[in-house]
Amino acid sequence: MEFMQALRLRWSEADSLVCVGLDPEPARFPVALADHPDAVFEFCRAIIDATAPFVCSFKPQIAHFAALGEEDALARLIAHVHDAHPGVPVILDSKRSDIGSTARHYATEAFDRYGADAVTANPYLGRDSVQPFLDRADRGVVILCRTSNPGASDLQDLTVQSGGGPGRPLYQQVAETIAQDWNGNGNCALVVGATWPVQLREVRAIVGDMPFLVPGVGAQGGDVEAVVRNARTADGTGLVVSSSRAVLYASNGSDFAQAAADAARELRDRINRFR
Ligand SMILES: O=c1ccn([C@@H]2O[C@H](COP(=O)(O)O)[C@@H](O)[C@H]2O)c(=O)[nH]1
Repeated sequence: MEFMQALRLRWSEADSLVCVGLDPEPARFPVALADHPDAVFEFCRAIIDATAPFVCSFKPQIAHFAALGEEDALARLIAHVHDAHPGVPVILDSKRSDIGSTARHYATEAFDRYGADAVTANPYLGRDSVQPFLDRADRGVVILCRTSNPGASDLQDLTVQSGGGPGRPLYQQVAETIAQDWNGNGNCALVVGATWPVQLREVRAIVGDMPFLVPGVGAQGGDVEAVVRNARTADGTGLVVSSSRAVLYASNGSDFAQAAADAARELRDRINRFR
């Protein structure tokens, strides 16, 4: 099933806008996994199985695996989601893009090597740098618009002018360009951080019902109520609200998977109160 269709189905069937981020940090694993030869896989698999009933998607962050030399675990985990939790899409957070000939390999990496249903991408090299992702109409392309980090304003807020119109912040231009020009296959979504509620509302007004991946609740302190009120679509969906550390490391004891499930369920319920 194509990504956008799977996401919409999952929003409704699981009644959840929650995405659990998979950011393994072995130093924070429970003691019981300390000497396990496949600890990254086992930790993440336990989290996936415990939280799956409460999520609309999973989001592994590639650097957390690559830095540990755990790319094989990443591939096995994505296959595990597809096998054990069919219908739950996986968004590979790798923020790729490059000149077209190289970007083709990044698309192959995300969609064919890892089997991800969607990938995050960086728009700043221009359309050709993400075209190989856009061309995969059955997969999602989740493009950085207004990121959650404190330095997001350094460049993303710079005023730009296009077509002789009045100036506006770059992130708004990015949103409009993607909605109007890059989304011919209907497979684009945007990253807009939970830490920026005003910008969430502004971007929603520009792009209509395009889905947003919203990192920044939990460990980064984003306000769930403000996110949902400012950025949901008219039907109360449109959001993939991602939380990693607050779910993964809710407990470092032997109850870590149950604690993660509780955290994911609580986040789902809190979001649903404001939809
Ligand atoms: O703007 C962005 C884009 C991506 N991220 C990623 O999301 C998670 C957030 O982790 P938390 O533990 O929930 O804070 C992480 O993988 C980031 O690389 C983001 O935070 N902001």
